[in-house]
Amino acid sequence: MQEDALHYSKNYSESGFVFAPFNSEEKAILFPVEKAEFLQEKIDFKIGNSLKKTFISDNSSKEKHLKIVEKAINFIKMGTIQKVVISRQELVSLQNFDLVAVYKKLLLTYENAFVYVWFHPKVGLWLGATPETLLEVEEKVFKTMSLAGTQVANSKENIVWKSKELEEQQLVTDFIEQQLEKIANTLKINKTETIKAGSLLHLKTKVSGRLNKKSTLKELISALHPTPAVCGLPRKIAKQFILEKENYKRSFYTGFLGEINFNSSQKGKKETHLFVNLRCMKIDKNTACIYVGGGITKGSIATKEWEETVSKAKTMKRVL
Ligand SMILES: C=C(O[C@@H]1C=C(C(=O)O)C=C[C@H]1O)C(=O)O
Repeated sequence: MQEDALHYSKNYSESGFVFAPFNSEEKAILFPVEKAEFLQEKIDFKIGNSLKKTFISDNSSKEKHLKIVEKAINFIKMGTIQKVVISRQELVSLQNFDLVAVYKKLLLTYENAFVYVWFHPKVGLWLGATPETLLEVEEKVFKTMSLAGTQVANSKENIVWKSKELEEQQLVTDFIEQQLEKIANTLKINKTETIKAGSLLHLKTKVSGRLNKKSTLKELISALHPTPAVCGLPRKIAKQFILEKENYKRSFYTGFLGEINFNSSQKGKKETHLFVNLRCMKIDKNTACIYVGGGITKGSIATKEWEETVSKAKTMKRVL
């Protein structure tokens, strides 16, 4: 785009690229297709070694995270909610930040992810490599996924998932099924599989179907976002807990981004490709702010949840 005006999507009926925050009460930014310029370039993956970084260590962040996770576990044990995703931010101080080098490393590290750089002068610079699709739509046919449960990919041998992770992911699948049943004519839930994202493994279940005639993209998005993969269950109470108790504002982390209502020239059909904004960071002058979180259920142990966020942050820091 050649201008710095901020545009917002009104009801996801426009054509363009959206960048939506976690809090769906807030507006989603839109790069309208008519203002966009499309460039295609071949990437040379040679990377210079110019980057120096310092991690800003802050011991209080561990204590803060453990405290809120404990609070969440107690809240769940009271029976009010089943799951809530608790997250935090981690700061990394950068010298000689080389955006192109970091982007290339993201592409190389996350082969199966949607890797992006997003910038608006009034909002800032974001980049990430997300393994999670929120939605793929072609006319009325849609695909989504339930993605949750995390373990470090240590070996290629038999991967064993504990009941905590299996149940946590099943909650997400059940939620997606219930939400989509209301607006879909057909719905197919695939078998759950293990996928790799950087050095982490997750449980993933693909879901697909056909939207009924009168339902819109906006209804489909509202039915899904935010899923319990990034928010919790029941959605409203979990969201309230996150907005009130997390020690910072998520802004675009755990929101979503991607193309909406794009006219693909080959097929002549309207397409939408949206991804959940995970494994992402915001770059502010010489600091990278990395965002990481994990699902808390009744089976959670606070220190393990902390370690999960450390592992997730590690995979992001590796590219800096
Ligand atoms: C919230 C994040 O990830 C989500 C939470 C996961 C979990 O709790 O195991 C796994 C994948 C994502 O659905 C994150 O990466 O920050």
